[in-house]
Amino acid sequence: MADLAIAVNNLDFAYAQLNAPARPVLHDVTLNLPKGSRCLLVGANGAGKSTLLQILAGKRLTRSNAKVLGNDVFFKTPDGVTYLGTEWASNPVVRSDLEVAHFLDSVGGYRYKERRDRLLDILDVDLAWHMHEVSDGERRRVQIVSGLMAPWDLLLLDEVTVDLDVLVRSRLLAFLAEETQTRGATIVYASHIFDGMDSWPTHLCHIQLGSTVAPSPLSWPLTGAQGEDEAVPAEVRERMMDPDRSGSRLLELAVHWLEIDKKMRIEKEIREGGKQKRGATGAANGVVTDSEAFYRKYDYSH
Ligand SMILES: Nc1ncnc2c1ncn2[C@@H]1O[C@H](COP(=O)(O)OP(=O)(O)OP(=O)(O)O)[C@@H](O)[C@H]1O
Repeated sequence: MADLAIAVNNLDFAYAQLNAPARPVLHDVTLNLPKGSRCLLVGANGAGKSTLLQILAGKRLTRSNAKVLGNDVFFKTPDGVTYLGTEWASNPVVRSDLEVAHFLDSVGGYRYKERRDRLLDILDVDLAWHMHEVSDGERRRVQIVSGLMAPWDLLLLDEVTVDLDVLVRSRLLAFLAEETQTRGATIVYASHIFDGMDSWPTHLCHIQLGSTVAPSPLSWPLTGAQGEDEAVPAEVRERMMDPDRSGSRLLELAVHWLEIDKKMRIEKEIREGGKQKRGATGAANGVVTDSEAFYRKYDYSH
């Protein structure tokens, strides 16, 4: 379909490993996202969100069918895709004695002066900062200005708002929503922070143990469409819609999904290895595990 920004169907991906079989990480991933969407990727640590974003950005290759802005990413990384990930901040270059004004010019800031200046205001960045003297959050703001200056058609965000203060984060999210509304740009955003996000996404994509859960994406706010009841059971929906509740509806749903994911992960561990792998599991089966020995040694309550 011409107006899909992302068309991923039955995508599989495995990490190649030295002297070991490839490690499967994504299986049967489906995500068909219309242009102008703001899609939040929701999943536990290790579910595969970053891997999926990196495939969409053309940073990891898979022969599976993944089309971005009409191009198969295996053959061509399309123009107009911007990826912002957390690893940027650990690059020694962006921790060196480099003035922000020079840095932004070196990555083409002079070409997009109007957008650059708007982003400098939104991200509250001082052009005279030196990159080796700024805080983590300030360095992150510079990264976001540099990444968003050139207009993009698809923005892939991998948890880069985690170290922003709440004011800057909310102004940035408002700017991003405006970009999707005024320019028809599309955003896929992996995050574990749901605070203040209830009205931001147009879609959610639940990644569970490396697979997307149908419907993928799920329209947000909920529309009552077919298949929605399975993703959002009646009792969870009731809690979300309770007028007396004060917290985030999105958070309520995300916690429900992650509880299911954890249960499924433990069942899988038991199926494949005979026992639960993580946590203090020894107490449950009478075997003293390292973790149980640890807790006995350091348990000061007795
Ligand atoms: N370079 C790699 N080589 C092998 N396995 C990897 C590699 N990178 C990630 N993995 C594995 O792939 C799985 C998915 O990782 P990924 O980083 O995509 O998860 P995530 O959902 O982004 O997690 P988080 O929320 O913690 O950022 C994990 O089991 C992880 O251990």
